[in-house]
Amino acid sequence: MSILTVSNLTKQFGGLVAVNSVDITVEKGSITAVIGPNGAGKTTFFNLITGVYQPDKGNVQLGSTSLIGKKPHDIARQGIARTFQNIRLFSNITVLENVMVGLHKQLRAGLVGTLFQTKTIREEEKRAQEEAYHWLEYVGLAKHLNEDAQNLSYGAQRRLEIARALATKPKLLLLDEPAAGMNPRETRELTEFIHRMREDLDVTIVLIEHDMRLVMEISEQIFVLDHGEKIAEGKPAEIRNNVKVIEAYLGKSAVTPA
Ligand SMILES: Nc1ncnc2c1ncn2[C@@H]1O[C@H](COP(=O)(O)OP(=O)(O)OP(=O)(O)O)[C@@H](O)[C@H]1O
Repeated sequence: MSILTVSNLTKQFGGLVAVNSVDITVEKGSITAVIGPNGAGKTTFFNLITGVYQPDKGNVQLGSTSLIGKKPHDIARQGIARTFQNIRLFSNITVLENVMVGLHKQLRAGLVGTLFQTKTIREEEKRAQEEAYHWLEYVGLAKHLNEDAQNLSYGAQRRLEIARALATKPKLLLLDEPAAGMNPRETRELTEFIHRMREDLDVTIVLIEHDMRLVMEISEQIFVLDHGEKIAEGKPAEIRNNVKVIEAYLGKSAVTPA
């Protein structure tokens, strides 16, 4: 069963077609990678799914719900969470508070409750703290809960971003270059962790990644973008040997006999 269906998706910036008539179907419960050379349109693709940009053409559906015209916070509420290529944490608040930011979007108590510290808001705050702690434990950061997020190691900051995304209980988790800047040990741990999330949490994972070893090891399905177009899709073994993909990464001379 598919959870995400993207059809004919197109986004232009001035004369540049960043995403060009892209069709992609993601199966529920799968781990899917979107790869492609720099500037291929991968992050724009995520930005179109999450409502940061509206497409010029095409459709994005989560299950049977079209996401076109919806604002990012509505799309988050529909069950899509993401992390960013450049880590986006609040650096001057604690690790625990960073996860609570994700949860607050879901809390019921409104402005009046916040202003007057009603019983409801106090109870919700306590629940949010407990839940945030749970997600910190899940990603292995519980012992850092009171530290400033900016003092965490790079790998830990990436895990904190994932904890914040998981706190919204997404159906679909989009990870934009989760292994960027990680050392080989951190990347190996991340690979295991992505598998564990899928097993434990019934979440579908789509990741953009340049680390091909991670991509080939983890993905069930790979989509390849180049100059905004989908040039290939398939299982890792198919993608590894695909002439168009090798050309896109290495240039035509790499596959043209001398
Ligand atoms: N807001 C924008 N305004 C103008 N051009 C943009 C904008 N966002 C992206 N682009 C352009 O669209 C193209 C695709 O960019 P995008 O960031 O989606 O690529 P990418 O595949 O994620 O690249 P990378 O792997 O380097 O992160 C690039 O040429 C980029 O310069």
